[in-house]
Amino acid sequence: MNLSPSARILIADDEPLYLRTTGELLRKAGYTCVCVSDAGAALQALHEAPFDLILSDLNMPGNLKLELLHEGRGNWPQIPMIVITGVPSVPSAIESVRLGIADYLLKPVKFEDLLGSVRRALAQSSTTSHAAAAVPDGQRPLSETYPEIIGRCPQMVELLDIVDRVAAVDTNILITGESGTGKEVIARAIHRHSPRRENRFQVIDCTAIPESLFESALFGHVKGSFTGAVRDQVGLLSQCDHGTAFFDELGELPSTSQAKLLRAIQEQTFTPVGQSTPIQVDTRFICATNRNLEMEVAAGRFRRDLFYRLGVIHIELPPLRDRGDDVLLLAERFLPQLKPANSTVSRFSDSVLQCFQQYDWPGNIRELRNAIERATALARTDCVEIGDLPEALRQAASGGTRKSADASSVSALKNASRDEAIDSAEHAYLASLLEKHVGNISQAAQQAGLSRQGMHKLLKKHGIAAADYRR
Ligand SMILES: Nc1ncnc2c1ncn2[C@@H]1O[C@H](COP(=O)(O)OP(=O)(O)OP(=O)(O)O)[C@@H](O)[C@H]1O
Repeated sequence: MNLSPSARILIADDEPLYLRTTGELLRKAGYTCVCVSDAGAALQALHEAPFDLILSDLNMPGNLKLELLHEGRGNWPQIPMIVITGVPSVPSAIESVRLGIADYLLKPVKFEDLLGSVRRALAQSSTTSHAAAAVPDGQRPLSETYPEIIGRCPQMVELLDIVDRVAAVDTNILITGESGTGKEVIARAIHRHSPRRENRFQVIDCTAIPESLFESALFGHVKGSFTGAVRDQVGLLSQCDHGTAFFDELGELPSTSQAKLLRAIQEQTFTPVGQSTPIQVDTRFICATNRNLEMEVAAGRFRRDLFYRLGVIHIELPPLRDRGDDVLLLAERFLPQLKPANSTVSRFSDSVLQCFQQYDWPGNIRELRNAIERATALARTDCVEIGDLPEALRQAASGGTRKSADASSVSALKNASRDEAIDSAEHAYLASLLEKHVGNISQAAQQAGLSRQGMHKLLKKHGIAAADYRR
């Protein structure tokens, strides 16, 4: 199913005015529409070209026995169908439901309701024409092989194909993308489908290891080799021998540590601190960063040789705002997973879905998860409403930009809770610090009286990418 706004919709209805206006409005909403006025023409169109959704009237020529409903569901079960009728009848409603339609609407339909129904049907559909096209006959679709990676937009379908191909090949991989786009999810998926899956997947957060301890943390040390080395310690690389080492936030690694890492990758050999005999390991390296490493190399902040050594395969994750209707698909999947155990909440209002599509999601999928977790905890009915969303999304829904929320003016915050006001002020503070220090995390951390790690954690929480502030 094509979930991007350019999804192809077939509209079958014999009322010319309704047919024309619905087609025009859906086209304005970004969909590609083919309009026909009877069931025969609709079936012919289905034979001739692929569609992602069918909107079908019931009382129209050639549809006396609900032919479009029966043949459409029978021959193209992967295409969801919404029935829209001006003459509802219990038998037709029962038959429609029996045949698994996505929705049953009564005319006159408000356009927002129709649009909401269209979006839901496209988001909920579990198959994708893109994914299906990428699947050789007789094999499972990749979306089933990698159920933890949710995404149907063309970029994600292509990305899954790459993940599937590289998983089995033992090359090093570089994964880039904004914070919260799923770099770790992809790295874990590659490990889980590689011949190394029985061994360890070791996450090494480059921002969490102080520069002075990098060597001992990675390679291990022997007791007494430096002050504080009170016992022998096995290094992180030895712990994932025959497994995968995932270096997160690689772009933050200081240059001395970059040199040590390069040697370990090249030689698959290292010497623990205070020991003379080197240790040989067999480890696959997957590294991730939200920085543009090519730019970091050009600016002299990242070693060119390490970049080339790691980037044999480079996977670039698109930001959530560029993944079309994937945001709706992710939201629908997260809702049952993240709602509180005793909650009856089961859906999002149409305005919430619209807000999800319009918002720019600087914190990407992590921010979406947080927003849904919070909203489902606050929802008063079975439906998540705009008022249940965090301040930044509500601002976006009411036409304000994220920047106006950052400004944290008193008027912008007048409807916010205390926690939200503090959160908003902290966001604005971090943004202004990075602005002042041109994205330099160390300097921003120093001014704020935080460690680099502390600053990284805060930026991650707020979905702020320091790279956006570098000029
Ligand atoms: N395609 C996806 N499908 C489902 N969940 C996803 C997807 N991508 C990311 N997530 C979820 O979003 C959250 C953030 O993902 P992850 O930690 O992998 O992002 P990241 O890019 O590594 O972030 P950072 O750069 O901040 O470390 C996690 O809860 C993860 O499970």
